[in-house]
Amino acid sequence: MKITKICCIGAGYVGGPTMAVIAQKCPQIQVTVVDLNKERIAAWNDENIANIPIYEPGLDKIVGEARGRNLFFSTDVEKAIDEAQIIFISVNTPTKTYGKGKGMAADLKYIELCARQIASVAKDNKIVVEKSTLPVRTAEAIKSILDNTGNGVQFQILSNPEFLAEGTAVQDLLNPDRILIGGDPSEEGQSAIQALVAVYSNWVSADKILTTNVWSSELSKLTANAFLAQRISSINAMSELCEKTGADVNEVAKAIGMDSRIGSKFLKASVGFGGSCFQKDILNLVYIAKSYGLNEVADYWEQVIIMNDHQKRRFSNNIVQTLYNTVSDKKITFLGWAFKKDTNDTRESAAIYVADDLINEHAKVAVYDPKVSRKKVLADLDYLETRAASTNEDRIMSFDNPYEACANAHAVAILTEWDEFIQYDWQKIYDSMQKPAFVFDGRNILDGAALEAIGFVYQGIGS
Ligand SMILES: NC(=O)C1=CN([C@@H]2O[C@H](COP(=O)(O)OP(=O)(O)OC[C@H]3O[C@@H](n4cnc5c(N)ncnc54)[C@H](O)[C@@H]3O)[C@@H](O)[C@H]2O)C=CC1
Ligand SMILES: O=C(O)[C@H]1O[C@H](OP(=O)(O)OP(=O)(O)OC[C@H]2O[C@@H](n3ccc(=O)[nH]c3=O)[C@H](O)[C@@H]2O)[C@H](O)[C@@H](O)[C@@H]1O
Repeated sequence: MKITKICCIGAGYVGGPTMAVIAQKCPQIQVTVVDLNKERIAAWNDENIANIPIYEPGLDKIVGEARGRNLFFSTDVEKAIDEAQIIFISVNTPTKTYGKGKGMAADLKYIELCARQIASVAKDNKIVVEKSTLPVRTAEAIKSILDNTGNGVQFQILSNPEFLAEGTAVQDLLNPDRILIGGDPSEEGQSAIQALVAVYSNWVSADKILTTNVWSSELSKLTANAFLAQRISSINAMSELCEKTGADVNEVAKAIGMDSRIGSKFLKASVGFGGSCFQKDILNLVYIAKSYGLNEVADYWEQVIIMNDHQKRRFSNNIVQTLYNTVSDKKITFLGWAFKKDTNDTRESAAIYVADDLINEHAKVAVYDPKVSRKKVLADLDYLETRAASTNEDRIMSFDNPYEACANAHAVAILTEWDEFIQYDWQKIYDSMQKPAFVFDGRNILDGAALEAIGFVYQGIGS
């Protein structure tokens, strides 16, 4: 099958960048990204490319090149579905907040809505691609909805999970470690796989395109995220032991990372991992394991989340304890709110939970993040429903200038590893702060010895 038109439902952190790269690399294919969210689509279409809704290094250039040529953003979901031969589903799959599986299982209502919409619109055969991260065997449910339309249209369901990380999305998409495509073993299934392989082959070499059965593909995505998050919880667990024993977690990470079987990546101790996916996907995995009665498997993976929650709480407790057991009405400055550098995404950011704890202790939290607005910070805190929105409004101070954010603070806490924090004039910051001036480096990015020489009391993670 020659592919000339692709549609993607969901213009978010995955749908937007992924389709932009497909459009850039496949000028012969028309790519339309649709979303119900009118504001988001309007932002993708904004004449000023700086206003596209997702900040990712290099993304503006790619969107600028392809948009209007063979990349389109639209709210006309039906038209795009009707015209496309391949339909990617890239909608959100958050943790359920109600009913059975509340707080654990993935909420698949948006996925089901997409399937029903495709079923009602499609007049010819389609390849439907699961791009969202889904519980293993979701393809079965999608297929059942699609096959019960009774209008004779044939659907092939493929699983093609996305492995990009935010902040490096463009690089990850241009040079992926692998592309994973799961499909049905039947002849039709295999030919659908080959149609999608042909799309990626425009820029990804054949040895990096892996094809499997659908269930392996679905489960590989959850497994990859669980393994990645597990490494962070493992090193964070060691960071606490380092603090008690005089070992230094950076040295330990380097020493173990030189073992080629362990590898050096993803071993940075931190205030805890955030982001929209690690926690959600592990909870989902735990739920699936429990639903098969595999309680030991479930408990094993749940520990990754328990450790991460502990690490965030440990960080806020340590601030309170170090500041003479009270932060009441003290200004504590957060440098960074995003869940990692080079993104404006704050979902599940450790900063939210640390701020929540400190506000419980009546601290005044001053926030500076180069890409996150006050509105977002307040929305993140309000979402926790710990207290009235007006109290959050009262307790959070926001700044556009880091030096103003730090002035008169009792402590500065690094919550995100933005490069610019390293370059600041720390002497100037020290001079403007209350004394003793504390720095709690939740990302181990600053030069502790240099800060101590200035006069700061410096505490990193795991040393
Ligand atoms: N954010 C990330 O870095 C990664 C996310 N994923 C997975 O990709 C999926 C999407 O994640 P994000 O892009 O971060 O989510 P997102 O929340 O940024 O975007 C999802 C979009 O889908 C739209 N949508 C929902 N239902 C719709 C419908 N019926 N019709 C049209 N539009 C609809 C929403 O309005 C939203 O704009 C999730 O399953 C996630 O686990 C996978 C890899 C990386
Ligand atoms: O499914 C997803 O959503 C994606 O989840 C992660 O990507 P992402 O969450 O965007 O970013 P990461 O670089 O993995 O960082 C996640 C969190 O872990 C933290 N982290 C990361 C690495 C490390 O060594 N230490 C550490 O604390 C980061 O600061 C961040 O808060 C995975 O890396 C992607 O492969 C996956 O596609």
